[in-house]
Amino acid sequence: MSHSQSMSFLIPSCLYFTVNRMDEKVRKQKKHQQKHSGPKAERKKQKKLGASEEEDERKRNPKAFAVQSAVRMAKTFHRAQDIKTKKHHIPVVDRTPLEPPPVVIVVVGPPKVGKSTLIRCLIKNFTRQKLGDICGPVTIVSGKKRRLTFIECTNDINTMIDLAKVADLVLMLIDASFGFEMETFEFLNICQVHGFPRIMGVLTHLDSFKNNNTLRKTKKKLKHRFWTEVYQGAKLFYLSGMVYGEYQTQEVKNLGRFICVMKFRPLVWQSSHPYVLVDRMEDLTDPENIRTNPKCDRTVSLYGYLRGAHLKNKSHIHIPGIGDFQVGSVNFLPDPCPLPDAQKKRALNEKERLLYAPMAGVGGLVYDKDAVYIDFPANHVNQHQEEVRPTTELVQSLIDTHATLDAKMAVSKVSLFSSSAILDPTDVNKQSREQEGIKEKHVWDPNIKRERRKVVFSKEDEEDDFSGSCDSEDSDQADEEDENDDDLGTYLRAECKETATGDVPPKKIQKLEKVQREVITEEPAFADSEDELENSEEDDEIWEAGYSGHSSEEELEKESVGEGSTAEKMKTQSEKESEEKEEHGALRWKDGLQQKAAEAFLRQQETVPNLRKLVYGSVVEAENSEEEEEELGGLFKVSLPQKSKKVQANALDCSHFTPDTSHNWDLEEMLNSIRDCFVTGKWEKGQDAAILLKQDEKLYGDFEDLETGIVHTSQAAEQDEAENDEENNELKDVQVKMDDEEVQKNKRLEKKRRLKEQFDTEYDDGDATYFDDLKEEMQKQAEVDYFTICS
Ligand SMILES: Nc1nc2c(ncn2[C@@H]2O[C@H](COP(=O)(O)OP(=O)(O)OP(=O)(O)O)[C@@H](O)[C@H]2O)c(=O)[nH]1
Repeated sequence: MSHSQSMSFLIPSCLYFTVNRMDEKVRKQKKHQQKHSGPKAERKKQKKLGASEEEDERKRNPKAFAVQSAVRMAKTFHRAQDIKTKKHHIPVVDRTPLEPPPVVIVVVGPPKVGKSTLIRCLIKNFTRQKLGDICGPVTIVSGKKRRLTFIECTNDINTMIDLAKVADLVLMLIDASFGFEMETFEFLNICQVHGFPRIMGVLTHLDSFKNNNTLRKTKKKLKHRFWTEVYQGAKLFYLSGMVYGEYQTQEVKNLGRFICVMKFRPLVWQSSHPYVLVDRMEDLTDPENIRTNPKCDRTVSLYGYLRGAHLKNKSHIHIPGIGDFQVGSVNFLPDPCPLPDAQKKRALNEKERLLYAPMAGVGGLVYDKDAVYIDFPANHVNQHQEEVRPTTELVQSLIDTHATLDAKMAVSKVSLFSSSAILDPTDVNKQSREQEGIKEKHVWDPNIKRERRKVVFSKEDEEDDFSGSCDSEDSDQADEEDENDDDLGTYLRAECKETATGDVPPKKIQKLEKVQREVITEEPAFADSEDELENSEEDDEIWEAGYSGHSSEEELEKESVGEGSTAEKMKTQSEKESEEKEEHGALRWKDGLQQKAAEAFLRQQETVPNLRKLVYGSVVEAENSEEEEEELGGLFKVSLPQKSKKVQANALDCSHFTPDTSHNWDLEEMLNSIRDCFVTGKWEKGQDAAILLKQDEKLYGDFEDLETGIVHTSQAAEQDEAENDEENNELKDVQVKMDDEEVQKNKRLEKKRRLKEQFDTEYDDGDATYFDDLKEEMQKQAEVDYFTICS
């Protein structure tokens, strides 16, 4: 009481305020006089009556609301329809229980991109706890109704395949300083098999950009590429840098918030299969059995949340990487990471921010049905046991072998002929990817001492990107690096430099040799566009300058040869060239360049769609009876399709319609012949066209124009009528006709009205009828199901 009193003394202004308010209440201000006439009053009246303002404006100024441009109108309409239809989707039955299992978030990305760092930061953001090692799935409570399970996807194709099946959300990490790597695309391809989960891109290493302009451009470039690969408008997050080994708190918070409120669409594969993401595993086999027989059958208990459908007892399951097994028994366990009890508070309190990561050794104590496990950190146990190494050299070498035979086979390369290119297993994959417009480029990263598989997109994109990065005048070193990455020629040069300095590991030199060999053996295939051709020429020049030490004098010589027209000159020049080739063995690839180019062109002609065939309908192939078939060693036949098929180029162009000019349609003969086809002429016995036509007229000659209401009668009927009418009273007839017309008109109107009604019910109201019907049906089914389960 005393406290409140002192308050009133301390703040007299408050008292003043109350007094003023009192005054206001006493002296009521005079109101504005309301208008009862004039345009304003009328407008208000109309508003009260309910006439919409929009309609009114449309009436007042019809020109402003008229269609200005039909094209723009059509565009706007199409756009609106597109947006509308995009929202439509076939409703899927959501079978998630009332308390859903944690959302599986898979963090994917190439090595050292920051996957573990991101998971650690997100866990810290949600639970305020620090997790050292990210090992296995980590489950956390992120909100009142949502739990999240984070799992890191290692850079292994099997892990990617397994996780793509169970992922609800994929956080796709991309090293922005390097660009897209093959791992990202591999994962995206895998995802397509079982249905695309939600995918969110996260750009890391953005702090390595010194220039804001380059940063902005790179972000834009990566975003658009990401959109192309995933879908237009796919979410992309930017992690702009690190503070004390962690991403910036606000950015992580935003990302976490986004994950918390995200809606997931149930995938068909996931909702039709029961699956468990195992987060804990115990081997229950008797240790004695294992000691006596290390290969004995084991009893293992696996723990995890069941997702998808129901799992039956004794059902068969598949454990990825191990095989198919039968379940011994399935038990319900208390939730190790339960959702908080329903409370009115919005935020979670500290106790509710649970973290469950048994594989990462969180918690220390683990309670089981029949046991309690105490987790000791590794440094608690003194390992006195020293490794006893076998003394035999053979056994030691066997132990030291780290790579398996499969891995070694994968690295091995094969060359069929001495002069042919070396094949390695990745070539097959590469070819298929190259067809998709994605190429792989191995780049040695000296910072992390690792070879990275950079994705190089189709030429057009690259050129765009390249020109884009060139635009900035104030580009810094990072910018230059980017450009270098993009340009293959510069890349080769850069590699050359690196070899000179000897900064590259021996494997790199091998690769360089491979590139050289490829350049030597590769036939100069005709490029699709001129630009490509130019580029390949440029590359050749670069190659010449870089490797064979091709001087400018030689180039000059080449030019002079081009000018000289005599055959002798050519001959001597070719001799010279051959000498040079002997000197520089590497120049052998120039041998018969024109011939090779012609061959490559013909070869390519066969692969690309035959334009001639498209234009002329069919390609006439000259039969070459004297087909020469070269034989290699009496076993193989060299098939040279360009030799056997000679395409006749002077065929008739069927894409044009050439009117038949051989007939003169104005001649009476021609007209009669046409008439014979339809009106006159005797086609068959007893089928005179003229008689048939008359019969037709009698049968179908009468018709009624619904629009105008005029009844057309057949000529024959009309003639008959005319004969009869002459005898009858004309006036009477007219009267009857008028009455008839009236009746007909009414009938027509009624018919029209009914048709319009039918149309309206079908189209006007039924904007999303099918969609709504489906939804309604599913809702009903869900209710019925729920009722049956409850009862
Ligand atoms: N400068 C910078 N460094 C980063 C960024 N993100 C991650 N790093 C660093 O990159 C290194 C690798 O980070 P990790 O989180 O271990 O990467 P990872 O993808 O889990 O690596 P692996 O599990 O080995 O594949 C760490 O030293 C991080 O500090 C970033 O945005 N900027």
